[in-house]
Amino acid sequence: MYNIIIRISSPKSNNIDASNILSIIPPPTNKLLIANFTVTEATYAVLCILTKSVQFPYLYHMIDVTCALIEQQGKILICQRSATMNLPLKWEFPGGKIEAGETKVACLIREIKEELGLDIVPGSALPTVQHHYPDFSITLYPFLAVVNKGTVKLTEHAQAIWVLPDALRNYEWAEADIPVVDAYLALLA
Ligand SMILES: Nc1nc2c([nH]c(=O)n2[C@@H]2O[C@H](COP(=O)(O)OP(=O)(O)OP(=O)(O)O)[C@@H](O)[C@H]2O)c(=O)[nH]1
Repeated sequence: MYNIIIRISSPKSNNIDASNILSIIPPPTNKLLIANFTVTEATYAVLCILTKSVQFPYLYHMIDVTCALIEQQGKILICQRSATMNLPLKWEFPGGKIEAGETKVACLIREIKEELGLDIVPGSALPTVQHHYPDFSITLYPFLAVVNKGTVKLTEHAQAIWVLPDALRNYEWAEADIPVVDAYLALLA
């Protein structure tokens, strides 16, 4: 299945025509409304022909990712991506891509176990963030969480550290996480 990004060209327009389909690779500053549809490969091919898209078979990459804000004794666990991962050395909340058929919560539990060896219990959701990096877009679903069992064992990150909420802004975050940090701090205020 392919994610197709459709631009709705004006707030008044109810019509989405072929010229809008695949017509943009949204830059970070794009403020237009973007709708996201999932279609089959055949439908995607037809849309490419209709829109004379030069992108086929390359796709603008949209991923759904969960992340956990794991709280323990007033601190929160943050992770630094390794030098070899994309967004090298940026800080993020641990988590990962949602697999086909997987719920967000199941994804989060699986990813945290795989990445850090922790059994967690996810709690409330924080506001979803959509962010456009130069080469892919992300929908990030953050959840509060607590540790049920285990201690941190790194498998892919450069580091994982427990920090006080006040210190969260001192780190160089993956850009998609900045609104997550803001939302978390607002929640605590
Ligand atoms: N886990 C996680 N990923 C994030 C966050 N913010 C953010 O932009 N991302 C991006 O979302 C993607 C998450 O997928 P991932 O963690 O499974 O990706 P990956 O590239 O490390 O693993 P992969 O080798 O399985 O593709 C990465 O490209 C990561 O840079 C975040 O807070 N947590």
